[in-house]
Amino acid sequence: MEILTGKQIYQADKETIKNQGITSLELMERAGTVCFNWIHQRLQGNPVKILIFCGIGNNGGDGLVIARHMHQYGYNVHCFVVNFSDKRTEGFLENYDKLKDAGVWPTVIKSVDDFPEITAQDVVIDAILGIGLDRKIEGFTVDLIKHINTPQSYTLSIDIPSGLFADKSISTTDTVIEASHTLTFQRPKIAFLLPENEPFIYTWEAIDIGLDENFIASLKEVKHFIVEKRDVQSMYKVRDKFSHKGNFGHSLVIGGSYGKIGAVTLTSKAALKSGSGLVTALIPECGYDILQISIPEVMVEVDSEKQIELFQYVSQPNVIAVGPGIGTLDKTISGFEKFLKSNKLPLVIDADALNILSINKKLLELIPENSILTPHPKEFERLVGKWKNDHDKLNKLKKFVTKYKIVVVLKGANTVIAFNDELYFNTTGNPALATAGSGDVLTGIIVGLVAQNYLPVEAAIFGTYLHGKTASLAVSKTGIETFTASTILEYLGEAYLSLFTEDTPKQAPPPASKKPPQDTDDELYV
Ligand SMILES: NC(=O)C1=CN([C@@H]2O[C@H](COP(=O)(O)OP(=O)(O)OC[C@H]3O[C@@H](n4cnc5c(N)ncnc54)[C@H](O)[C@@H]3O)[C@@H](O)[C@H]2O)[C@@H](O)CC1
Ligand SMILES: [K+]
Repeated sequence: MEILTGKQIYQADKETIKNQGITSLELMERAGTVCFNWIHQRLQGNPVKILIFCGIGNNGGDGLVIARHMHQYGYNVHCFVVNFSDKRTEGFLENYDKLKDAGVWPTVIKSVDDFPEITAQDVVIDAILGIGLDRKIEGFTVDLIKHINTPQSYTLSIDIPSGLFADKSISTTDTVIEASHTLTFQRPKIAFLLPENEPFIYTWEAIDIGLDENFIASLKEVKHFIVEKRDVQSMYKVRDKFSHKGNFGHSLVIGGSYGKIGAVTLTSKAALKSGSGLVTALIPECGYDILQISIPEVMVEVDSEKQIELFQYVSQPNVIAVGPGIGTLDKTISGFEKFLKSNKLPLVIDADALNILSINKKLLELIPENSILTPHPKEFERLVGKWKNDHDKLNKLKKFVTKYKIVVVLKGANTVIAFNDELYFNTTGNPALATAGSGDVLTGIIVGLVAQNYLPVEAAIFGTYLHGKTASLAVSKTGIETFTASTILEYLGEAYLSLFTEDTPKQAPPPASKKPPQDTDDELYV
């Protein structure tokens, strides 16, 4: 699914009005009605007190449409106009009149004295500011946002939490609505995917307001995407009846050191379980028995006694994963440098191999094109330096992958896969994945997919999706704490199978508390 910028959404808005022969007021009516239906479906006439805060722009106009429908359906709705400016839009003004015609006179908020009392049991609908936000919020609106955030009541933001910019970072002094859920129009905004916005975005959902899909599909400059089940489904390679193990590649996993044989064991097992036809592990001698006993299917070659120094192998892989548990001893570093100078095969580089690259950045030039790097944010920072905010981080990421013609899998709650100047955001998974060895398994899944001839960017996207999906599938049975890297491997089969089974539709969180427990699975929520 495309992630659109505010500018692109405004363009789609214009095109829709033109192509569908409707007025912008009709589009606003449609948007507000879709939001109302969403709420009505969940509240089913519940007499809970609902406070709707509407700005004076089109986001406020949407809020007024919602308020009118809620009133007509007998909800206990209280509407407030946040009068932060006298530049009211037509959409706002027309809907303001319509609301009054329907018998509701909103309370106009002009100062802190006009703030209503809000309790934790109330439901708040935030339609103060949308994607039109173009400067710092000032005056009483700052206090109002703090006032709304204080009771921790369930807060539904329309289009975007008020105060959040769609396409740039907020500053530390900015005030933003802490939304429990955000109903965004047609497509997500990149702000929803960034860790820096975690306090404001809990869950979100893109709702269809009938914007022109042909126009959206024709937008050439879209560079950001959310990875969905259908995307990975289309990548999946079906196996032929007459295929044999030789058709599915040979992964070589280089890693391990004394005390860290587990890492390379997990990576090798993951490569095997993601479908690599053959897997060889090149490990220190001290790990020989451990690896052979724990995974009989994997072939083993050995290097020095306690660490990898020589990086020499006789097997004939078509891709190499390097790094898990490898350490950063001097002999390993110099061996890795020599290895990079002679190696021609695509690499999947993780863990301490990344740290070696950050110590000697010239080595980056030796990485074959189309290799995949899988850093966590700290490892990435060591490679590219500090960033000012998440947008700056993503710019650095794009520059880095284009400079070296590689794929980077930047791990985190919404792991980002970067290739060329495009970014793919993964949404499967949950905090259960924050466990020892989880990254080693991801590296193994990805190398196994490259071995099977998935394009590197596809292997990175598909592998990350499957890795996250195991946690989405498992936590209801294992709980978060007992989920370990080995559990990822146990559930990998189910993750593959889930590509071809239907998902049970998810219910939106009930308006009972600010943050009801939920899973961060694909499709609807992140
Ligand atoms: N683009 C679309 O496809 C649609 C957009 N709609 C709604 O329209 C919204 C955008 O509406 P607007 O462009 O009117 O913008 P907003 O309603 O987000 O903001 C209103 C106006 O406030 C002013 N403003 C910006 N930052 C401010 C600040 N910090 N302090 C005070 N004033 C500030 C700006 O002049 C801005 O135009 C969307 O978020 C969405 O809710 C929907 O009505 C229907 C379809
Ligand atoms: K809003």
